[in-house]
Amino acid sequence: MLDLTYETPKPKVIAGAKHDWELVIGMEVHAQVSSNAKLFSGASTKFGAEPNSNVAFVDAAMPGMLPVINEYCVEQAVRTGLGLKAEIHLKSAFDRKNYFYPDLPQGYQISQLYEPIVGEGEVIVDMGPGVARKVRIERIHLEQDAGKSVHDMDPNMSFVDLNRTGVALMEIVSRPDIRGPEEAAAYVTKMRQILRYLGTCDGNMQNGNLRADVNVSVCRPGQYEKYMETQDFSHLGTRCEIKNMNSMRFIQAAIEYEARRQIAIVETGGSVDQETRLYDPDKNETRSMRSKEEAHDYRYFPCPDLLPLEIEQGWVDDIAASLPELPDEKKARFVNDFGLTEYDASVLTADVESADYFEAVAEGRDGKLAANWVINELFGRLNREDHAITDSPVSPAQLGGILDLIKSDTISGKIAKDLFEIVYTEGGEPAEIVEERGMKQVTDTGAIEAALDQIIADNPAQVEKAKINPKLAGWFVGQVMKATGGKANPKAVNQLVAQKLGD
Ligand SMILES: Nc1ncnc2c1ncn2[C@@H]1O[C@H](COP(=O)(O)OP(=O)(O)OP(=O)(O)O)[C@@H](O)[C@H]1O
Ligand SMILES: [Mg+2]
Ligand SMILES: [Mg+2]
Repeated sequence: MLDLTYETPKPKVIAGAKHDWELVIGMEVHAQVSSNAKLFSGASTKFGAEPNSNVAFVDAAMPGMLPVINEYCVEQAVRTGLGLKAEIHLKSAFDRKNYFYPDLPQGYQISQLYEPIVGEGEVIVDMGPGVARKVRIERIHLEQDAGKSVHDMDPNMSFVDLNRTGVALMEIVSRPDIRGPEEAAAYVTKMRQILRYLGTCDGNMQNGNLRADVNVSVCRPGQYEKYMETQDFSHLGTRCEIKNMNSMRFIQAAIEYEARRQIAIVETGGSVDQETRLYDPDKNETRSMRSKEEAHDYRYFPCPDLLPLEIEQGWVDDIAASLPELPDEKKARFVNDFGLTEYDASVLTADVESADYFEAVAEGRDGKLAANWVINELFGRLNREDHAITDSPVSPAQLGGILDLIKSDTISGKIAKDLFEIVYTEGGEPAEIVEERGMKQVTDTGAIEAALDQIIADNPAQVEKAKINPKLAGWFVGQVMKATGGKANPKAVNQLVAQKLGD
């Protein structure tokens, strides 16, 4: 496999009133595990069900109910760890994180603070062709999701929906290696892409299946390098955590706002309080959610209801052997095997479905031509109607058929676009359509010559100009194409024009 080499992007610098400042960002991504049942019960995880219909006794914290670990959720966490090139811990353990909230019937969340199932890994965050940053992953732990409070049904009442209570989440914690708002969004994009390739989280941000807590601090240039050398956090500024972000656009806006807020505080002699904040998209600002005084004391302790989780290396190896090809590898292979630019390869590997479609078209054909058609013609056309690649009315075989007709010089590039539109809207076999509707390219030089002679005869002034300035030959080529309804073979036309004007 070809490893793509890349340059590290520059950190975002914000000019304050007094100094320049750099941003330092660490993310906690909460990814809902794709599984049919919850982490510790057999209740369904299906989204959009009747409120409180997917609730087992243990989810509702009925007395005497005991949690039973869902092996598939563990497998999904291991798969995710392997996909992030992380260390898998054969022994991990569950802890209770205690807090009081109406949507948390147990009064605690079962999580993994001290011994998470997955340790250190990494993610390559792409910032454009040839530019990427390696972001270190600190850990992934498994935990339960909480329920949902519903406040907007009645002005005088609050309701609780426990359907989400106990659904498995993976909390994926990064090191503070992200250096700007765009990088933060690119990090979430890449994480989402990897999870979707792995099939461990559907990445649906609208439904809240993927959300991020964004930790932001600011420091003077040079400080981050000192932190990286020593891993000593005292070189960095104090972080604030912006909770529950589920939009790429808002993540960027919130970081931007938060960094400027912190800079204003430190430049006027104040100090940043480490606190949890919420972003308000209507006002584009972050506001304190919990101050230090109300800081949570979660009173973590090992969950007495669950034995430590022990898994076997052989099982981990089996999961590793079944991992799909991941985005970085696929992209490198597309560049390598099909001769694509890194940009085109990135576009085509954004999701597995697009990559599979492209491969089916490109197999045994000109890869660059296939990429060009899939990206510009097909994606362009699908986007216009907001269709997904999986709903494409043109199958890979049909698009491949069009490309074969171009390659064999049966049709011109211009006619190929008309043909594509016909296949897209009416369906059908490309070669048959070309035959039936007389779309074949005119390669008969006699016919082309006749058309060209006529044009030359009609435009003597233009001929004189073209003899002095050979660039004007293109005008004649265009006229011949027009006269032949776009069906003349451009190669033949170019040759004839050059010949005649050279005379
Ligand atoms: N100075 C800093 N600037 C920016 N990010 C930081 C800084 N220090 C730590 N972080 C990031 O903050 C995050 C801390 O997450 P972690 O889950 O370890 O703890 P937490 O936020 O205190 O706990 P909780 O899970 O209860 O929210 C990590 O992503 C880490 O990289
Ligand atoms: Mg955390
Ligand atoms: Mg946190």
